[in-house]
Amino acid sequence: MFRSEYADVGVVDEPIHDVVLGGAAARGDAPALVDGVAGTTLTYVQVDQFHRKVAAGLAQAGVRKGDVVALHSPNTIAYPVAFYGATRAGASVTTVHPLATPEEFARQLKDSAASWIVTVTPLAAAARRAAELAGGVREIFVCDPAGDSGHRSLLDLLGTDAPEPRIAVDPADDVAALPYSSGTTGRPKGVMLTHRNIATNLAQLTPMMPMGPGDRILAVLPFFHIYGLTALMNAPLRQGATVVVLPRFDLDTFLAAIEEHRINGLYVAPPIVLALAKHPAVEGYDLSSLRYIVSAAAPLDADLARACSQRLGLPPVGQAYGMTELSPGTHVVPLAAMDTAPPGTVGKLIPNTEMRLVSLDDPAVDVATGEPGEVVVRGPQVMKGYLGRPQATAEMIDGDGWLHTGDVGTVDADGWLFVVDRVKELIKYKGFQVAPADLEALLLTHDGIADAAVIGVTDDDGNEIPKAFVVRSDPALTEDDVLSYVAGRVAPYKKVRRVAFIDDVPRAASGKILRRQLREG
Ligand SMILES: CC(C)(COP(=O)(O)OP(=O)(O)OC[C@H]1O[C@@H](n2cnc3c(N)ncnc32)[C@H](O)[C@@H]1OP(=O)(O)O)[C@@H](O)C(=O)NCCC(=O)NCCSC(=O)/C=C/c1ccc(O)cc1
Repeated sequence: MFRSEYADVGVVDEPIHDVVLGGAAARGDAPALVDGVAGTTLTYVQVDQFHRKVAAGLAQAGVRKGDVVALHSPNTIAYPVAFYGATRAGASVTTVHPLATPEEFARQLKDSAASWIVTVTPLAAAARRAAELAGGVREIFVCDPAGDSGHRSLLDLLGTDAPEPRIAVDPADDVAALPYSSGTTGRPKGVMLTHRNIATNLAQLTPMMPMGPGDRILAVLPFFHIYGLTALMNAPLRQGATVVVLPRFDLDTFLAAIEEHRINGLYVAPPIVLALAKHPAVEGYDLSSLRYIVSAAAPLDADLARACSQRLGLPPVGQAYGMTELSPGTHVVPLAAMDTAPPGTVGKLIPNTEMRLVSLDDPAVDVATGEPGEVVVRGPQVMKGYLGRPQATAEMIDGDGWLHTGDVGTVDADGWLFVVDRVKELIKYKGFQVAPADLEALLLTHDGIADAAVIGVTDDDGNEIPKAFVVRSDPALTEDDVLSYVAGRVAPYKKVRRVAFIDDVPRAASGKILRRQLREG
């Protein structure tokens, strides 16, 4: 068993809005959030006041403790105001991909029993359609100016004279965030992250990756995933840094924002490291403000990481490891050790965290030193469970509280973890989860498809992409037919990008798809 070598930090039993914004009023006019394109700024005192008004307005609208608010928006400077306003009103926030189709969104609304939606006007029609399909949504708000959308804006709530709600939060039990993840197997499930889970993980990560007033962080990864929510929203706002917000990744806009806003810390996923390492556009910008780059969400090739840091004259790109179910972090390369950490490592165990590497054949048996084993972890950041799915929860978190990650790792003599393989079926497209079970279910709705299986394969850029193995019932079915059928029905990151036609999907007697056979093909 491995234990963190760092001193324990206490378990944080406070609501997330107090943990992050408790010091905000005292930071006064210091910039908290800056729109990276328009330049609009929210100061710390504004974020403090605005989220309290939003909480009051939501409470007046009828939001009660335990309600679920679906937050459906790209990154904007209003996103944190909506998030903390909702949690202060006692709600749990389920974060939704802004490009989810109405059907995907409706599934999440229904599963999470969400009764409120906060969206943006360009996405309001999709939100309305999702609400119609799901039922049970009491009101849709937008967080930009309402225009003629027909919805109330959170901006309207800023004028409320309703009292700020005083909700008794039980941080150990009450769910603050409910992001969706497929975990190691099956379709997306609601991950119940309590106030304690998220707040304690922040406290665990802070000593390893300190930031503070004067630091300028670029939020290009989405706030709707736990990586962005923690690294780009909660952590910097809690420590008084400035978050420069971009709604999506466009290389030139991203590079221009680094130059213009003198960004010093970047938290990215591997496709952005690739662009920084290889794209000619990088030469056109002054990136000299950058001090460090952290990458997480998907495996980062060690050579690519080196090419990126050498080109920019920075310390090696430091990786972090975790998953939605872990609030999200268990391992990071500490900022102070970026120069000395071995290439390819995802980091060391953060405080209060334990790990075992167990045999793939028998999870009760720990592997020998230096041998690869499934990474299992235990700590205060382990989720409360999957919403409404005790069995899926029990399959992932055993009776002793160990969470089985589905990743395979090795540890070197100094305690650095290397992730070397994956036993879970999950596909990661650019750091976004694609659940094979989701795509298989969709493919089977096509009249010309008798059976299907989906696995991840690697493209020329090193990205993992979904490939479908399809058994045709209609011999005229083409690859393009399959690609466009799926593309028309899923969010863009979930598209099937390759197709092979086969005679039979290999299955075990239990009916389980033998994915390894397809991979070894
Ligand atoms: C910025 C990325 C890296 C690249 O962006 P992109 O190249 O524009 O592609 P997208 O992935 O956004 O979009 C997919 C497709 O949708 C398209 N798209 C895009 N926006 C549009 C549009 N508005 N209209 C229409 N089409 C569009 C886009 O063009 C693209 O099409 P294609 O060219 O076919 O791939 C993006 O993929 C991204 O944000 N990835 C990261 C996802 C992420 O945050 N994952 C975290 C999961 S949680 C986790 O792992 C935690 C780890 C962790 C561990 C420990 C810690 O301490 C901290 C963290």
